[in-house]
Amino acid sequence: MTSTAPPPALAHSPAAASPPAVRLRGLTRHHRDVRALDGVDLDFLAGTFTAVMGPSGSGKSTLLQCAAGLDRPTAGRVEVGGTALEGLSERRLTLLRRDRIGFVFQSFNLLPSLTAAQNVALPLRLAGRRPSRTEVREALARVGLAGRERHRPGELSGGQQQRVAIARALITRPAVLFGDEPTGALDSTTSREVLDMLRELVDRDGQTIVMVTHDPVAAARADRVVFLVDGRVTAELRSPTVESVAARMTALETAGTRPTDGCRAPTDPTPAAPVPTRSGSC
Ligand SMILES: Nc1ncnc2c1ncn2[C@@H]1O[C@H](COP(=O)(O)OP(=O)(O)OP(=O)(O)O)[C@@H](O)[C@H]1O
Repeated sequence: MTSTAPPPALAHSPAAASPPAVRLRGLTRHHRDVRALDGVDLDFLAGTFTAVMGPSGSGKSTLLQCAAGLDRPTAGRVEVGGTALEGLSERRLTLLRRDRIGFVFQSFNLLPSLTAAQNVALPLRLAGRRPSRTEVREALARVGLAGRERHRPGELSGGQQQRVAIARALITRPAVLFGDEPTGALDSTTSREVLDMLRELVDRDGQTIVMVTHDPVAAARADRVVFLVDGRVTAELRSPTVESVAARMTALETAGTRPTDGCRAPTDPTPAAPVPTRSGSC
């Protein structure tokens, strides 16, 4: 008997079945004479966790802001959940950001006078919906904060506040959660707890996460690390380890844009080794 079922490794792979949650093509952003992004091509597959790294000023935050529709690129294309952002009016873009995109920052940006539950409910209220108590309670439970509904930010630890911010970002069930250094303000133990939670959101719920970080320990929790230099993707690591990420960062910071440990830059013209993917890989 023949079977048409995919092999097991692919059958459970969200990346194999779905279109990318976010697709960037030729993404370019100039600030006057500064090229913050210079023709970035990347796919962020649904249900995967990607870390974006690079030296200071390499364009990481700009990439996130453009991908999230918070900044308009100078050229190129951003698609989120199959919708192209460039043709959207400000109003449509605002709606798409509200409904399809979650964003968390290093500073948690919670409203101090509101409870955790009220903070989490805010995006739905802004959308004109009255969220049910159960919905909000479940959102907080997803990030390990069951029972903390009535606490105000000042009554929560830094890690708990970031969890509330993540629950708030996820309450609309966005296609992608972007994080700009979400663990940057946390101590190492709390940072690990938040990273454990992000990892679980990907593995358990199939959430797509894209996170900028300077921390190799944080980046090593992702499925893939993308390295930016001078607004370009210079390389990426799959199944990263702390050591491989740290080595790559050291190589980038000491030797300029050319990787030195065997991985290839996507646009490297040196003919010695094949370029395995459009955006480079190891
Ligand atoms: N609003 C702006 N006006 C002018 N230049 C800008 C603006 N925003 C960013 N830039 C420049 O664009 C480049 C990329 O900045 P970006 O903040 O994206 O880098 P980054 O990799 O996130 O840096 P860091 O790791 O230090 O946060 C930098 O040279 C920065 O000075």
